[in-house]
Amino acid sequence: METTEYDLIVLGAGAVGENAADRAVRGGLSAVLVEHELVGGECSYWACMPSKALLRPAQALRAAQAVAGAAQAVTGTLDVQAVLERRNSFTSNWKDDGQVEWVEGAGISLVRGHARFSGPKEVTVTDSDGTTTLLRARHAVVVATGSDPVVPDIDGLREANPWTSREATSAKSAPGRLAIIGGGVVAAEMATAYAGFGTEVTLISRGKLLSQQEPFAGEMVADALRDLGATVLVDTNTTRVRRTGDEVVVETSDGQTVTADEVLVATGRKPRTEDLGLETIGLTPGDWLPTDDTMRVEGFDWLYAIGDVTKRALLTHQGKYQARAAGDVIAARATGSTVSDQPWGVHVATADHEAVPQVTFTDPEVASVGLTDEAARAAGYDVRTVDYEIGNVAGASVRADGYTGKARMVVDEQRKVVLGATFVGPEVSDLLQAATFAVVGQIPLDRLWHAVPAYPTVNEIWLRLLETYGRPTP
Ligand SMILES: Cc1cc2nc3c(=O)[nH]c(=O)nc-3n(C[C@H](O)[C@H](O)[C@H](O)COP(=O)(O)OP(=O)(O)OC[C@H]3O[C@@H](n4cnc5c(N)ncnc54)[C@H](O)[C@@H]3O)c2cc1C
Ligand SMILES: NC(=O)c1ccc[n+]([C@@H]2O[C@H](COP(=O)([O-])OP(=O)(O)OC[C@H]3O[C@@H](n4cnc5c(N)ncnc54)[C@H](O)[C@@H]3O)[C@@H](O)[C@H]2O)c1
Repeated sequence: METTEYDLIVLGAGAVGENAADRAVRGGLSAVLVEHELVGGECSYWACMPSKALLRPAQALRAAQAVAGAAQAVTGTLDVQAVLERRNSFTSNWKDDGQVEWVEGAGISLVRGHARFSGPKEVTVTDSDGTTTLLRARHAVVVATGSDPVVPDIDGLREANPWTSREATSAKSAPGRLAIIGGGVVAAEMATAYAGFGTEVTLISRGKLLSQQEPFAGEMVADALRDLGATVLVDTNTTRVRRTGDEVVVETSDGQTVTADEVLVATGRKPRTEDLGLETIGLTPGDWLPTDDTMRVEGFDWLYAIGDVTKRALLTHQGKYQARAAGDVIAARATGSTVSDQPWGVHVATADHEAVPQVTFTDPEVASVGLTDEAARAAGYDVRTVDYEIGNVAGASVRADGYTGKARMVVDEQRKVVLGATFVGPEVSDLLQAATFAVVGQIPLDRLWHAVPAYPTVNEIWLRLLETYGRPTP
């Protein structure tokens, strides 16, 4: 068995692992990435990129149809095959040559194969023909192995050969009928995408839709899905699933029977730590890997975890943020440089706690950052919340005829700063970074009055929210 030593070993070459290795190399360390599938990970091939590529064409079509004058020019329907082909180009046809080239250019070593710990700072990699390589880390090992979809214990579901997010994002054609179990982000986005293709979609959610968001977000997305022709069942459990030949039959707790060609299960994620040799370093296979804010796994001085596997925030941008902190702090600790681990320091992922931005690319989009009204109250803040109809802003009425949307700002009454903001409406995603600045920067509301939104843009929603809250007194 070949043995090789590096300063840093990173398990998993998803976007998150790649970023940690890159930062460490820039900090003067040697780093190796271990990958058993495609370099680039879930986001590039079966998650963010293909899902957004599936959603964008119908969104663009609906946007044009919502503007009189332009609407007259777009009289056709979506070319689903062209949408799927465009999606293929975003995934590089599920080939990772481009990403491998980037890794090599960044001075990072790559070992292909399945990684398992065989002891502290020691990883054994088994490649597809069974050859093993022993890797030793001089300073640190980072686990960035991501997450897998959960298939819940519903009678007959596993035997029905369900789609997960992988099949939904890589499908070669759109089924005529699609049943979706789940009411989170994947369920809502895929329901929107497939309804746009003309698929007969039935979404079955055991609770409300998008329950981690402000309640109006899920309600507006459910209404919009119904307008697109989908059936949305909320507060409905799935009790039984059966596949007979080409058809799948889904039974619900209220006695309904949904017959479809495929069933997509979108009920959350589990950590990819089952077959990682965690038992050799005193951890339990199958567990999430919680960390401190420098991304060090609790109880270790050499083991770090980043991305989905930590359960901190299952989002690519947040994982990459953790990766920048981890790669830099590993290099700093290895070289004896200054460590900046106070809240909001260079080497910590402070924003994970109360300042995470997210866009759900449904139509309307849901863009949010920070705490919801309910989460802020639960965290003990003295909260005041203000709402405003985005359609009343001049920029929105120019953007689309009959624009409707809703914005909410959650304010900490003690410090008079924004704790959270949510925007629901067509194309609201680009409003989000300003909200993220306000939350992360803890900008006092008095000062936000001086951040004048350009007229007539949808950003004027900020002025309306401030006016609804009330003008400061001298
Ligand atoms: C349908 C869908 C859409 C999404 N859309 C968005 C979005 O729009 N925006 C957003 O921010 N987030 C989105 N997400 C979430 C995002 O995909 C994840 O947060 C992100 O991919 C996590 O990155 P990661 O690097 O932690 O894990 P991954 O991307 O899963 O990378 C982990 C890598 O580790 C490898 N690996 C695992 N175990 C081993 C092992 N033992 N040995 C060797 N290699 C191993 C895997 O093959 C993989 O390449 C979406 C998720 C889904 C399911
Ligand atoms: N645009 C984006 O940023 C984006 C898009 C897709 C996914 N993601 C990320 O990927 C992660 C996974 O998404 P997801 O939608 O799978 O998870 P989720 O946690 O968002 O939603 C899971 C849903 O499944 C339901 N559920 C859980 N167990 C169930 C059971 N046994 N039976 C029936 N329903 C059950 C929950 O009530 C919830 O509605 C999310 O954390 C999300 O952040 C992000």
